[in-house]
Amino acid sequence: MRVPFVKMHGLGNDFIVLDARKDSLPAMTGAAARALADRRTGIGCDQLVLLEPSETEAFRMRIFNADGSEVEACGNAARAVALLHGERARIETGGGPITLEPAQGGARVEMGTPRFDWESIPLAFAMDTANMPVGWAELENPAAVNVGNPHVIFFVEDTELVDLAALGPLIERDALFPKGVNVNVASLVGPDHLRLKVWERGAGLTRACGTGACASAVAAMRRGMTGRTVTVTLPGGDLVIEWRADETMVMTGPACEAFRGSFEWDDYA
Ligand SMILES: N[C@@H](CCC[C@H](N)C(=O)O)C(=O)O
Repeated sequence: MRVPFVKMHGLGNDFIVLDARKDSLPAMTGAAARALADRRTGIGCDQLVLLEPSETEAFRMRIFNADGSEVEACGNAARAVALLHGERARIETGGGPITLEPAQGGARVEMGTPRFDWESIPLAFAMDTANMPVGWAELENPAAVNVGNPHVIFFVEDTELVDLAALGPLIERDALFPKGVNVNVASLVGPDHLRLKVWERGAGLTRACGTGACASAVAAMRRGMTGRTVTVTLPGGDLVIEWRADETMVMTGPACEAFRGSFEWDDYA
């Protein structure tokens, strides 16, 4: 069976998008997602995104990391899917419903409300998630937020001085995080302006992470470091994150289609 795909990205965080909303596809497996995501022997991506019908919302977005694990949320993919869909829609994700719409050459996404209690991150045991009494090498006293998926955020003087490629995988798989964690290193570089690098659970260092930008912005706001609207500069470019009075996080930023193609399902099943 030949399967059409769209290759897209949000600030260089790249996706294979498969659309099974009208015509169904064979069941996606972790092994098939991993094979398709391989940059040498597959199409290559940070995340594979599968669109399916939903019983409750306009459609459902499923997300598989490059290592084949299925996860709950992806902010950059949500903007890419908004571009593909072309109109405002409330959609189902594993992390809860989100509302997306094309805007300003990219998209705006209402990402839901952040959760801060330790069981919702989840953490292995109770602690204050605004200022956690833990550390790994020079990274200490992080904050944790669940924005549909789990994030830990370290505020540092200079993100460039942190060896995230070395520390990211250690923290991602630490027993403190029973479901793993996305590891964010952020610094305040101006009023309401953060610089951010992210080691993504299941994907490693990416050029941008939309949920990481939401989590880091909200963690900074919670510590009183910024106001309620923050520009987040990632290696791939800028996102604007607003945390509204009703607690909804709104992310605005670019999204692009790179190319389209098709592949033989049996080569990856
Ligand atoms: N790139 C994404 C996040 C993808 C999922 C993440 N790696 C996880 O395992 O939770 C984004 O833009 O938010």
